[in-house]
Order: sequence, then C-alpha cells, then structure tokens
Amino acid sequence: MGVGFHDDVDLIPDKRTVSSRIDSESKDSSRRAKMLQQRCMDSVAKMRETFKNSRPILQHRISQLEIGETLGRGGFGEVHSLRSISSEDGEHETFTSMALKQIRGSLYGAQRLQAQADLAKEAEFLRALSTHPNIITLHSTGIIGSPDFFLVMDKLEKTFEDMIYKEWKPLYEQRDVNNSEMKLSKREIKKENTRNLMISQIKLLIEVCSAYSFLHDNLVLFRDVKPENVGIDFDGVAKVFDFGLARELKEEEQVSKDEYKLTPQTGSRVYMAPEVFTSQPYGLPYDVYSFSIMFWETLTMETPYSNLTKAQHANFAMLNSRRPPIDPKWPKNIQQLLTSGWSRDPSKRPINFMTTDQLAFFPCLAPAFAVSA
Ligand SMILES: Nc1ncnc2c1ncn2[C@@H]1O[C@H](COP(=O)(O)OP(=O)(O)OP(=O)(O)O)[C@@H](O)[C@H]1O
Repeated sequence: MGVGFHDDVDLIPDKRTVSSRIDSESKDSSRRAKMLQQRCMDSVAKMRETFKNSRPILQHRISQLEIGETLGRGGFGEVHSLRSISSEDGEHETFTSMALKQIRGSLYGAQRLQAQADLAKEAEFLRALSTHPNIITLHSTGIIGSPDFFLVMDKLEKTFEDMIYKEWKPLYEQRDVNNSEMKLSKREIKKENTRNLMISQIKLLIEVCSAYSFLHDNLVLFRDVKPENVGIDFDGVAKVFDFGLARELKEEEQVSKDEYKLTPQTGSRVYMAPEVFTSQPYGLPYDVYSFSIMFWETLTMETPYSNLTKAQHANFAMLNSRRPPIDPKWPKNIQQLLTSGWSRDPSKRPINFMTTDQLAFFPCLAPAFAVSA
C-alpha cells in the first residue's frame, strides 16, 4: 500500500551522513542544482497548501507559542520543548509532553529551501504514518513567519543511542553487582545481569522492528536506520523519528524485485549497505542491513567499525564483506539473524525485518517475554 508522497529531495548531511547532495564537481552540477531547487520549491509550495488546509487547532503562528529550551539540533532542524500554546481566547494550554521542530536559524538560501522541503516531506510522512505506536506522533504543523513551517511532535526523553551508551553500557560494566534477592555466586550474578540486560535490549529492538516493518509494509524505505534516529519517550517506549531521508518506493523506479533506482550513498556511513555505497539500485533490504548493524551495536555497546578508518571501512566492509565480530556466546538465532541481515547479497537478508515472532522466541529469552506479556 503506498502512502502518496512527493518526489525525493536530498538532505543536508550531518557529521555522519554522507547523503549525496548537489555535486559541485560533476559536469551537470548546475543543471542538477536547478532541478533540485525546482523540486524543493514545488514541495514547499505543496506543503504550504497542505498546512493551510490542516486542522485549525494545528495552525499556529510562532508568536502564539512559548518555546522552551533546545532539546537538540540536527543537520537542518532544531528541536525545542514547547511550554504552551495560547488559544484564541488568550488562555494558555500546556504541552509539556510535546516538542517543536523548526529549521535551523543558521541556514540561508538554497540550504534553507532544501531544509524547508525536507521538513515538508517529514511532515507528510508523519501525517500518514504516525498512527503506529512506535513512530513519533505528529500533533501539529504550523507556520513560522511567512516561508517556514514547524512540526509539533511528541517529546522524547532520550535517544536509543543515549540508552546504549549512557544506560546499558554502564550497567554492563557493573554486571557483577548483585541486584537480586537470591544468593548467587559471582558467576551466576554476572550471567543473570547480562541476560536481563539483553532482554531489555531485545524488547526495545522489537518495538523498533515493528515500526520499520510497518514502514516497509507501506513501501517506505527509511534509509537512515541508526540508534540516533530512534527516540525513547517518557514511558520508555521506542519511537522512530527523523524521516528526512525516508523515501516512498515507486513502481516506475523499480528495476527488479526489491531494487529501485534511488540516489546513491544516501544514509549514514557505518550503517550504509554495500549496494547503496557502491551506487547499485537498492530497496527495502537496505534498512535491514542498517538495522543489523544497529542490532550489533546494541548488544556490544560499541560503535560499529570504530577500529577502521573511512578508507578501510570502504575497502573492507563495503567492497569486501568484513562485518563486526559476532560473539559466539550469543544465542544462535541472534548470530543467524545478524549474519543474514547484513549479508552482502540483499536478497539473502530477512524480508520485513526481524519480526516480533523471530525476535521474541529466542529460547533463552522466551520465558522473560512470557512473564511480561
Ligand atoms: N521529539 C523530540 N523530542 C526531543 N528531542 C528531539 C525530538 N526530535 C528530535 N530531538 C533531538 O533533536 C535532534 C535533531 O533532531 P532531528 O534529528 O529530527 O533533526 P534533523 O535536522 O532532521 O537531523 P538530521 O541531520 O540527523 O537529519 C535529535 O538528534 C534529538 O536529539
């Protein structure tokens, strides 16, 4: 089922994003730049129309908003907490659980236009897809000044990346601490804590999978699956956000099953699948590759390929098939999922992600899921 989005426009890369942009060195760069600019303008115009027609409660001017502290900044957007919105009768409604995303003040000219198009695209995706419990909810869209828009979304407490490095990793490093009432040996304590940690990790990964599977069911390729782009809300639920690189797959761009002609080298370097890096057609298996790298990162709490330079990564991981080391102590199912998920051959990667069933029925973890169900 398609969801009807407009054409692709590229993103301004953040420090780890190597999304292909207007290539000033290519021969037809100025023609391409003009085309891109036109596409941006078209999507911004379209978005302005959509915003005009959006639900009235969601139409706000920036002067009516009380914007709180900055929660984060990306390549083109900045996100603030939202204290309140004044209603027409001057009363203030409090929206402590919401966040406002707008375009960074430092962007001008073509970059700003591009950012507007990206934000417009993000709003369209969220409008269509944020019914899923693990996709961030879009509450509102609005206009800031005359040309720019903003989005009001659920506020996130932290990202999956924070979870890995600021919560799980310190816990793992203290895994010999006894938190259990039972009298256990040091070895047993370590084993139980490691297992409990893995259960927490897999539970959140299942939620993440569920969101990406939903996108794939709607023929939406996310193209930037990584822990930075998954949030955790204040109830501890995983929420996929940042649809800046997402793309609806269209029949006219399909070259074969699961392969589409799309912008090469789009995404973030260490999570990028070889076919995307080497400018081949690609499709949904791209996200499965990225998810597998994220899966490994979650379990090891280590940055993938951190021991390789960019050139080594290109050579060993992208052109050859070197992958992060799999711990032989991990359950066999996990080992198999990783090996197939990051396979060089996209057709060997599991379709539709690792479904909840596949993840939940690891023999070692099943009892934990049964208890919490
Ligand atoms: N709903 C939210 N609640 C709290 N913080 C958020 C929320 N959305 C985003 N952030 C924070 O703001 C940062 C920037 O947001 P986001 O990644 O959406 O911006 P972007 O410009 O689209 O990023 P990128 O350059 O990665 O595409 C995030 O990394 C996160 O730390």
